[in-house]
Amino acid sequence: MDLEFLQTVDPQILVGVAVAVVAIAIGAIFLFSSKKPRGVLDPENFRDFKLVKRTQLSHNVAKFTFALPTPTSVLGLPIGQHISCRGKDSQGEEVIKPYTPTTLDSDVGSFELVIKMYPQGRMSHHFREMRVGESLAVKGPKGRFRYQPGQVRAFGMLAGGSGITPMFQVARAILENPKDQTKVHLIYANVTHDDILLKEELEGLASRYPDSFKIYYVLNQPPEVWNGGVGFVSKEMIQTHLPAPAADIQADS
Ligand SMILES: Cc1cc2nc3c(=O)[nH]c(=O)nc-3n(C[C@H](O)[C@H](O)[C@H](O)COP(=O)(O)OP(=O)(O)OC[C@H]3O[C@@H](n4cnc5c(N)ncnc54)[C@H](O)[C@@H]3O)c2cc1C
Repeated sequence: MDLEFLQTVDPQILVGVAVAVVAIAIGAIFLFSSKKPRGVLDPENFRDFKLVKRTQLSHNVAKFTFALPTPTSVLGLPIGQHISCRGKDSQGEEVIKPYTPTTLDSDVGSFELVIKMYPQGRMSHHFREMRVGESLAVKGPKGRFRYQPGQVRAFGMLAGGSGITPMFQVARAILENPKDQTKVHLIYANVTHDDILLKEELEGLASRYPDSFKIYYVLNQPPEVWNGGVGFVSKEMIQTHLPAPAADIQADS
């Protein structure tokens, strides 16, 4: 820069210009850093995501971790929505099924699916055969339900088996948001104790947020020592363990 020219300029103008430049720089940094990262999902086209980890949780349930394109990428799935996964059944025929990741957009760089694999299930076959290093074709987001923080006073959730994943996703988003005071009451039904999916994660949420999250497990074939519900979910269980119907209560199953 021409220093002689600067000497001719009024110092007050120079200070004004410097302040303006700093303000613009701070504004740009703030705008850039507060901008939500764009999700990598495409609602129109399937995109491939590489399986980087597979953890067997029980004889027929596994957790699949898929890498996103970069360590800071986010999936871009609104709370309450799901993805479509494409695979091949045992006959080599294409099959597309919906799944709800158990991770949120606050988990960057990867996403996880907890999958229950049925002996004769078509997409179950695809997941059973999937090995680390292979890719899964995913499209989304899908679904009409969208959760807005503070939308209701309390949620009454009723889930069975693998139907827990959408509930877990919404519950986690509510409970981990310090600005969201919504209470979550969940009845979770399964056949046996071993069938309970995400038990550790659910217990973790219940112990971290004891005032906001209550779970009542129901088992059709309970173990000898069991303090949850027994049999099928009844009207009495719903009346006792879910919030009573009201305008500011949402029920989901
Ligand atoms: C919004 C949403 C989110 C979901 N999220 C998850 C999730 O996160 N995790 C998850 O595990 N699931 C989830 N599901 C369920 C998932 O979409 C599939 O329905 C599930 O994985 C079973 O699909 P499949 O193709 O393997 O089974 P299917 O082929 O549809 O079979 C379903 C059942 O029929 C039985 N069956 C099939 N063929 C035969 C046959 N010839 N003889 C006898 N029995 C047979 C199977 O054993 C199985 O019990 C979700 C569903 C929805 C709607």
